[in-house]
Amino acid sequence: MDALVSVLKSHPGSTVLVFALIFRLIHRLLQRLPVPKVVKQDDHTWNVVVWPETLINLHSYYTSLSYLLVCVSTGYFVQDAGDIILTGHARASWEFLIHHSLVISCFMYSLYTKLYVGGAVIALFVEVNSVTLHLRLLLKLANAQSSPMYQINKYLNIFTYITFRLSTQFYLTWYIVHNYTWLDNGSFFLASMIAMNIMILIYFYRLLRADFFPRSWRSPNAKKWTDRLCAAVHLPQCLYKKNKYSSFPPAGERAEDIWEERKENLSQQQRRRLQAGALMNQRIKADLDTMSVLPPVRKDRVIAQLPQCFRKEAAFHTKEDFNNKVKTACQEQRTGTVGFKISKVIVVGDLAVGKTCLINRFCKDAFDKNYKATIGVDFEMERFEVLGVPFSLQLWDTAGQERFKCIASTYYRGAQIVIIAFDVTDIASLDHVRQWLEDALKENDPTAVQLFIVGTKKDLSSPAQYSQIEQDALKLAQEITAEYWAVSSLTGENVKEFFFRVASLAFETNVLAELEKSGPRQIGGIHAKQCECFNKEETAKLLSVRRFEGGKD
Ligand SMILES: Nc1nc2c(ncn2[C@@H]2O[C@H](COP(=O)(O)OP(=O)(O)OP(=O)(O)O)[C@@H](O)[C@H]2O)c(=O)[nH]1
Repeated sequence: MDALVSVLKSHPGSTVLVFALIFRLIHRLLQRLPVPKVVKQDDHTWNVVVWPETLINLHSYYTSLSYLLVCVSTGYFVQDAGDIILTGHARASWEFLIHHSLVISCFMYSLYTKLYVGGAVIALFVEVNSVTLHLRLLLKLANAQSSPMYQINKYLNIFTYITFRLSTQFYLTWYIVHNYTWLDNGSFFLASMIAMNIMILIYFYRLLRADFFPRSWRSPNAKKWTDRLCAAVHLPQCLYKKNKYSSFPPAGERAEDIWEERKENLSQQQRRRLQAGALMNQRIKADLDTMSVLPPVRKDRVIAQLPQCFRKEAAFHTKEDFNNKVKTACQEQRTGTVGFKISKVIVVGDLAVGKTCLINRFCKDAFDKNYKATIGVDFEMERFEVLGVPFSLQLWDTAGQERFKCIASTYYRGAQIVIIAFDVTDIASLDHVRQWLEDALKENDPTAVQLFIVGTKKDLSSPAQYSQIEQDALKLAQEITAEYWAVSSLTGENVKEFFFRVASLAFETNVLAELEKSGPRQIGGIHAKQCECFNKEETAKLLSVRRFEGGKD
């Protein structure tokens, strides 16, 4: 069998041709068979399932084949809804579940009462559009948004959406409204159709926006609105790096907070500006959610092997490769929503330890020897492809200066990964790591956070000096269950390896969490899995220490 498949694989074109010929042959042979009696009696029954009576009399006309078609289709919808629930995707795919429940209830009604079978068959026309919609999704998963195939498919998609989905649904709605007075249970069908119409119109809007009107994350418009937003609230520089526009405020959060705090004192014009800014934030969030504005993954962001830890003594685990379950899930494309998620990473630490330089070295391959304090926060998006699955990190650069800490700490919430940076030439910055950890964990679930301690400016310390501080750092890393790294943003030493390791471990954790969703979840279970180099008792003790330090227990 394997040998046959490998031969077929090497000649895909000829293989398709052979199968096409086989189907053609079967078709010809079937045509030679005598025509069944029932077909001779009624041409429409055999040749045309839907036309013309079914189209005109949706309520009571149907053929045996159309009844069979509705049975088969209902079976499909039941199977698909069951699959969504059993695989633990009910919450993430709630729209599909609502859609499927409406379809199943309407179709079951038809099958039991033998009414509206024609309507059900007509409704199946919308599935023609599912072909192009699915192709679009597959191409997005393959990161082929810029391919000619995606471009062609996006127009085809709109065409089939209008011709088959919208027209069919509107025709059915029109039919029900037009014949409402005499139709059986017309109100039930009308309500179902209205609900589905609203859903497909919203989806159509999202589709148009994603494929035809994408917004650039750093478009001049974003800058314009940021300036306007800041001017409106008299907070011109508080969110941005000195002298430089870097990023739009975090989706929907900051602008709305400011709005709540200050709306009473604003003039009408300022209110309008601020609302526009908040609206923009919401749009960016929506775009981010659908991953429609993110650039394709760069070739040098592809991770096929698990990057190794820096020091075995302080590592989440010392395994040479990704967890087998994760590898299998990726191969079988069972990673659920992981490919669409963005993991939040916060980088904290004393002022001027080199947080900004670290992020800039990785994201822009740049290094600035002039110190510019981060005012508030800044962030970068980095896209990876891990084991063939897209995966994104949102890297938050926070201010180390005390006076900006209150602004920066409002952005700590929701972090999956906390990176605490210290300067390897400054022992005090290592001593402050515990304080930074405590601050970061106040805003997050201590058992769910992955923690890294990073020694920066490695190029500045002599081997003897470095080895002394490394001993202290390793000890601390073990105590707080963190993975330890040392880097130099000036030379680039270990920077890429470090972020690749962060991305890989975050990805692994997300996939494991996705796989475990349906199973019982232990407290700190996912994190404990990451800490297999520590024994169980130690891990439990350390997690409780961390919880205590995070002020949660
Ligand atoms: N030699 C050397 N200098 C570095 C390195 N990383 C950062 N620096 C320098 O350290 C200073 C501070 O760097 P930043 O990255 O701005 O520090 P930061 O932690 O972001 O500072 P805050 O914004 O105050 O939090 C700058 O002058 C950098 O040039 C490094 O790896 N080697």
